Amino acid sequence: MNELFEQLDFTEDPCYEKIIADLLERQYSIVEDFFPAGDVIALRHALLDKYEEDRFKKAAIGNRVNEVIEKTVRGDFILWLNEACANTAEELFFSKINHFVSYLNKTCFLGILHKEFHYAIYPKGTFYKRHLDTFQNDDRRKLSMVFYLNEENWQPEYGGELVLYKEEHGKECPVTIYPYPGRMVIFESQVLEHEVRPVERERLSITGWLKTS
Ligand SMILES: O=C(O)CCC(=O)C(=O)O
Ligand SMILES: [Fe+2]
Repeated sequence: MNELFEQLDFTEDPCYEKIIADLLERQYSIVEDFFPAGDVIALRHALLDKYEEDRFKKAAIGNRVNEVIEKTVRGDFILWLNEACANTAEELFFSKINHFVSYLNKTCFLGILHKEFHYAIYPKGTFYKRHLDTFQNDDRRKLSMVFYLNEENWQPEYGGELVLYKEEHGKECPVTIYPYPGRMVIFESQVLEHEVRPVERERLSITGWLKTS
């Protein structure tokens, strides 16, 4: 009986359905305005306030038990989000993410149990060389998500493109994605190598992972 009620409760979400179809077909999806413009601005301010309070640290490579700071690989600064002490903007962020994760778990049997997100700032001149979002000693990351928090007037000449290295019929086909505000990119962590091209302006984002354990 409970199961029946759950099914009746379920309403199909066209945006989430599009993401799922894209992931199945090409391992990535791009959504403009995953969050309303006002939420993007609030998250940008939250990020900048925390950056000014000096709470960010130089990003490392490897996971938390096995991390090395390597400027020739990545030059961004990060701060992990903490759902337990989220501000208003971050609460909105997590409530949407939780809704999305429960939708994925209901419809795709992905078994996402954990998530982790960090703010990121790439200062002028920095980049993140081509990599895969899984570590040698940890393959729990299933889906990578990036939310861009840049100003409205972000221009292509500012650089900072995310390049996804897709493979089609044994041939490499790079996909170039500009970090326009409100844009969300989601891709399969264990499949798609990617890089962040050098930036000419400070580049702001939230990056995170949906994990199976
Ligand atoms: O900011 C982006 O576009 C991607 C960042 C990234 O690849 C990472 O943090 O692992
Ligand atoms: Fe990455």
